[in-house]
Amino acid sequence: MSSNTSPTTVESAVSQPDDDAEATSAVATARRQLEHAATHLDIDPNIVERLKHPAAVHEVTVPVERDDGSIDVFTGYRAHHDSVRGPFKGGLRYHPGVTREECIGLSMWMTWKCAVMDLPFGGAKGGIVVDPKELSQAEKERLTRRFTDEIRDIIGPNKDIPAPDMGTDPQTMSWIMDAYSMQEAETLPGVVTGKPPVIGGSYGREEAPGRSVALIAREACNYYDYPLEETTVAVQGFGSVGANAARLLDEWGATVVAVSDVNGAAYDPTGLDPHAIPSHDEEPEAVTDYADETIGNDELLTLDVDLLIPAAIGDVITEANADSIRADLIVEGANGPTTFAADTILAERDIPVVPDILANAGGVTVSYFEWLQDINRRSWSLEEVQDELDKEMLSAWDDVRAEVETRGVTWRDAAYIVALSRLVDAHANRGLWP
Ligand SMILES: NC(=O)C1=CN([C@@H]2O[C@H](COP(=O)(O)OP(=O)(O)OC[C@H]3O[C@@H](n4cnc5c(N)ncnc54)[C@H](OP(=O)(O)O)[C@@H]3O)[C@@H](O)[C@H]2O)C=CC1
Ligand SMILES: O=C(O)CCC(=O)C(=O)O
Repeated sequence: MSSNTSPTTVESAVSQPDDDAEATSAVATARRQLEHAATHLDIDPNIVERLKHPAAVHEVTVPVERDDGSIDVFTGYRAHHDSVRGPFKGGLRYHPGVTREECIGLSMWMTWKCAVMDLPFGGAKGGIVVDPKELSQAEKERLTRRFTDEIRDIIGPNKDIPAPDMGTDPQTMSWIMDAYSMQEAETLPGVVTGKPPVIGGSYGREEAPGRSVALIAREACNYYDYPLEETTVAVQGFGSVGANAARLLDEWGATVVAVSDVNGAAYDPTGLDPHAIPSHDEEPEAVTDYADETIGNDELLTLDVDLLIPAAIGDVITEANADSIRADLIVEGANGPTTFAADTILAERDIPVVPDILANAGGVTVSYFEWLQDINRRSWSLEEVQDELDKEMLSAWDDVRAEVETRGVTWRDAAYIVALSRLVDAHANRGLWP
């Protein structure tokens, strides 16, 4: 391990939960959600306390030569939350807002997400504090290869398997696979998921989180008696998650009235064609260029629609706007778009929120399929991937719905109950507490 990859201590990595009503860091939200859900289960409080902390947080320095010959130094993180059910698993984010605390919160959500889906993985998340839009392709490659070098001791097909998240894509995953394989002197596609199929990636991985959001939204609409053909939808974020969800819901008959990127939203109350608007991958920051009418991202969140899908960044539905939300139903595409205080307000207002750890779990589920394909050296067809994904999502939906119905809890609490029960069982069997 190079000198700057040593794990920081848990104490230095995590500040204590904020007592403010509106603590909006990812880790504060994740901890509050955990504490709240745990009240519905007979769990030893020491276990809950342990689960509020990551196993380790790795911080690395990533020097990169710019195209003009100068050197810039970036900071990267990889947070490992819990691995009782299998290797650490989770995405890698390139964004200027990445922080240690954000990575910890996101790694906690990965632990619950994998457990809700009953996947044999634990939770991790990482990122680099960088605006990828300000780097050339060659600079991004050098950044990714150097980051991989810095974290090579803590990743691996049986240790920790990164994947795409905001600001990273199949090309980024290819570089990680290549850099890691060169270090290990053998081709190891299973070190990372979300690669292009030609080097061991899975068909359908790119679309998977958006597909799962659309599938769960369809189930939620059925559950609350909203026929898709009569359902209006607003989607914040038009990337891997948002664009794929919007396009599928449109294909299934829903009316998508607004989609947005970082610059604002395209809006048409009679319905947009999400296929005619380029996604982030196709052309970043282009959504508003393809619109007759535009509105702001804040306005999108409070549109009078049936279904709202926040699918960009975290903490967008807060105490400040939760009372103004006019959607009848929220399905979370992004990780952590709703703060704890907003959740409470929405529950009081009887607006169901189907949580991230269920709705966008298609990404990690197809990552699991990809990992299986890499280990077995056998590729699945797109049809096989989609059929298996649909089956897994519907099964997870049924597990969570059963908890909603039997316990009368929110969708978020129900998803946590499913996840926590599996985790606590796994820990009890392995005898790893505290
Ligand atoms: N990719 C994956 O496998 C998974 C991702 N997620 C989560 O989904 C969310 C989106 O990720 P993903 O789709 O991969 O990301 P992408 O990078 O593919 O796309 C992000 C989209 O969000 C837009 N955006 C960025 N900042 C803002 C902002 N402040 N307000 C409104 N829109 C904004 C971007 O606009 P622009 O084009 O202008 O940059 C882009 O359209 C994240 O929370 C991520 O953690 C969850 C599960 C899996
Ligand atoms: O595919 C994966 O391993 C993780 C995807 C991810 O980061 C997420 O679901 O938030």
